[in-house]
Amino acid sequence: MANHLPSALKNAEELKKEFRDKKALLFLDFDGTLAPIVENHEDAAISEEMRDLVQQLSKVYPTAVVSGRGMKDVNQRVNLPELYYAGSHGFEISGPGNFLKENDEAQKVLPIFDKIQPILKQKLKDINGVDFERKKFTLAIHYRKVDENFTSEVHTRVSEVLKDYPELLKADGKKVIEVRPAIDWHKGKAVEFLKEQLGEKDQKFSVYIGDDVTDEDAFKYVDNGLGILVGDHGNKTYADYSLENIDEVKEFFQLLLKQ
Ligand SMILES: O=P(O)(O)OC[C@H]1O[C@H](O[C@H]2O[C@H](CO)[C@@H](O)[C@H](O)[C@H]2O)[C@H](O)[C@@H](O)[C@@H]1O
Repeated sequence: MANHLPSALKNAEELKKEFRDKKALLFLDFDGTLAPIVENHEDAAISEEMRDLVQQLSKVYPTAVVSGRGMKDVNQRVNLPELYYAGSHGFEISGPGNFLKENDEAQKVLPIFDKIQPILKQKLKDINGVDFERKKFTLAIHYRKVDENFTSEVHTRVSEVLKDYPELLKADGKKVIEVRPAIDWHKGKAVEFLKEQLGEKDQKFSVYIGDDVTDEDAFKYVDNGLGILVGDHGNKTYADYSLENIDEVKEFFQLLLKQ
């Protein structure tokens, strides 16, 4: 069990009562929470069963998907137009009725992403298996397919390039380096922002479910709510409960929906 946290499954009845009494808002990460981790980032997919569960849940609890993926990308993969989506780790947010909110400060950094992408590609070109994924406000450098002996070299070379670009910072994820604007904004702040869009005035209790270190920003930052960690990312966690894997996420959703 992840970090010895109590199991959300074993406590599902009490949690369901709390969620209903407090009219919870639901925030869901995508990769590793709704969709299994796979070797190629382009191949990640949510199952029909999971999509259906999320749709049913969203009718009970206002729901947003909060992802490191680009907003359009995660929106298309989940394919539930009635939900809100925060993409690029919260730097871009969309919702029903053409709602769109992009981080103004991060817009200014976009030309720097265009500049560093070819520099990083050149710097890493002799390491087999490195894969770039450009999101609007972040750049992922995937190394899941890189030989383990070379992964620290990938980190070193990216850090060397970023030394000259104080507008950007390097963050870690699951076998991925995320180059992000060096701006005080993250999934936790995106959730606080989304609370205003999703809920009514008195509806602030948030449940955040995620699996990765970047989800810690939401577990740590969000006031009035609770976090559920899926699996174990190996670092300190600020979550309150855990689920072992995506199958348990599904089971937990089924229990939440049971009358
Ligand atoms: O915040 P999330 O929705 O969890 O997104 C985090 C990153 O997920 C994706 O990368 C991860 O999943 C891939 C597919 O399973 C896997 O191949 C990769 O190793 C993982 O890091 C996505 O590609 C990134 O853009 C997201 O930031």
